[in-house]
Amino acid sequence: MASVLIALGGNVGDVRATFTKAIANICGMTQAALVARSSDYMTAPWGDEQQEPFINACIEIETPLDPHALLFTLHKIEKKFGRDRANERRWGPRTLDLDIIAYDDVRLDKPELTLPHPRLFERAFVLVPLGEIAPDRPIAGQTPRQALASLSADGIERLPDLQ
Ligand SMILES: Nc1ncnc2c1ncn2[C@@H]1O[C@H](COP(=O)(O)OP(=O)(O)OP(=O)(O)O)[C@@H](O)[C@H]1O
Ligand SMILES: Nc1nc2c(c(=O)[nH]1)N=C(CO)CN2
Repeated sequence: MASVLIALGGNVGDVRATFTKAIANICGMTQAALVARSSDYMTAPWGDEQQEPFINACIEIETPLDPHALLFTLHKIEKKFGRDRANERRWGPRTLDLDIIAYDDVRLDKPELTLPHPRLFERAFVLVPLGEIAPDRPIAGQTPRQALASLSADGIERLPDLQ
């Protein structure tokens, strides 16, 4: 079993409901156990600022799938929840984005799969939820707690738990 951190994001539709269903699909379709789930956060759009705020969260799972099989399955789940890659712009609006942040201590440097995620340390919208569930896990030589110390968390607001 591998310990995997996954970041969830989206800004189209009822994103929090999508997250709940997507996490159930991730566990079912990757034979995974859910180890931890962060709160949901409302976050100012990063990269392309001309769009609605995002909702972001992170989960930790344990899965027997290898990294490529896991990515393939995550893409299927994104599609199932309305993601339309053919008609979207880079860093633009989307129903669901599922990124693999870290897969055990595996390092990969391929365009289709880079591990750990190459833009993790630029993204407070990932590091803040990650800091809730894995503050002291070393990822490429840095922990989320250390990375957050040098990054502004402005525009990131924790949402109350859904009842
Ligand atoms: N660690 C990773 N997790 C998810 N996708 C990855 C990873 N490394 C590389 N990729 C590749 O990145 C491609 C683009 O992913 P995606 O559409 O989620 O990008 P994006 O959300 O627009 O931007 P970013 O890659 O900066 O998050 C995917 O097709 C995937 O193959
Ligand atoms: N705050 C925030 N900004 C983003 C996000 C996201 O999940 N959260 N995802 C994007 C798509 O790559 C682009 N910008």
